[in-house]
Amino acid sequence: MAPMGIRLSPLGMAVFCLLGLGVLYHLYSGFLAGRFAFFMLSEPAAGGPEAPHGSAPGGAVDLRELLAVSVLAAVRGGEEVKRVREGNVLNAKAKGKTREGAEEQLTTGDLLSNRRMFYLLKGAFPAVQINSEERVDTADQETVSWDHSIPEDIKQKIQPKEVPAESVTVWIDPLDATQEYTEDLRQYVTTMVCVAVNGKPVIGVIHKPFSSYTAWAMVDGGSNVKARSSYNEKTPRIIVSRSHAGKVEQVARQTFGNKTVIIPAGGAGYKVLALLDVPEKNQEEADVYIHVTYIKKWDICAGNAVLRALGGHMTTLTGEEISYTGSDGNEGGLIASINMNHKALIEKLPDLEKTSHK
Ligand SMILES: Nc1ncnc2c1ncn2[C@@H]1O[C@H](COP(=O)(O)O)[C@@H](OP(=O)(O)O)[C@H]1O
Ligand SMILES: [Mg+2]
Repeated sequence: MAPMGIRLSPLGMAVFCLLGLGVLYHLYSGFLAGRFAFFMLSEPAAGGPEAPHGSAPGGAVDLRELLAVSVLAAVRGGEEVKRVREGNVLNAKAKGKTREGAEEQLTTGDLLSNRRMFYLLKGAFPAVQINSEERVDTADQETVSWDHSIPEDIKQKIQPKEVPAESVTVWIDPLDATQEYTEDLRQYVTTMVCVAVNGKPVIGVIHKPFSSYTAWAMVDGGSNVKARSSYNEKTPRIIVSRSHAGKVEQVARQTFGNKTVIIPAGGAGYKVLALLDVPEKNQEEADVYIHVTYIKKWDICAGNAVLRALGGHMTTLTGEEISYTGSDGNEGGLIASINMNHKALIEKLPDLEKTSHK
């Protein structure tokens, strides 16, 4: 008998207790799961257990893991690019025109590489924003999983570093220099992945599928590529677009004189590699890269990150940093250099209103 004459039935007590436990479980399970996930994601790495891959929604991502997956994606996408070219099944068609009226080509190589790169990155980092040059057909998904391994050179050079998932934007170029790919100028072709954090390019991967060379770099982290030991600042060799040149030759000559050597080449990735110390026989060398027409962020983000990681610069022609969030276009042209006085280069450029794409 309970006090005050209230009789408690044992069955009622049991039901009441079970209900109470249910409410408590509901309240705490989400909270505990959240704490557990955060604890796992922020596990320190040096010497300790490896943090799990990927990201919890609104959680953290490890940039070292993102670098490892970016390298893998560029390589795996590159396999498709190479396979399609070697099988001669490009199926090239025009996907539109640039503002200047140049035809933009699309091939099976672009599409298959894009599918592979996108799903690999999306599978490993579902919470991260991924912007890719080609449209992803959701009816044609591919399951490409990451085995969680981090290559030895990345492990040795890069420390884990966590950032909030929502601060990250990944840019994929599944086939840079598509025009040259259709002309079978294989040396210009690259696949690229870039990771921007709060709009700043932080990780860059540029992969050459036909020679299996990969350059990667992380700002404030490390790289597997370096700058050359010297550059010609007085009469620099200028590397420019061969298929979207606009008035770039005029700009280069006006800036550096008529004797300046101008190297027309395909691919934004290739042109950034031309500024670096790259052990490739089919790679030309240049001192400055200039582009004056409109260009998309997936074309330039990886190169921008690599240059920034190595102490170089890629800016608009008026010297502004390019932000890799939001819209996918860059309006202000670009100038890229390393181990040079970048500001002095910009000051030398002629009035852009008269010579640029406008
Ligand atoms: N005016 C423009 N409009 C749109 N894309 C441009 C462009 N100029 C260059 N690009 C793109 O930038 C990349 C490098 O160009 P280029 O080889 O002329 O230097 C190419 O990317 P894709 O091959 O990935 O399409 C090219 O299509
Ligand atoms: Mg491109």
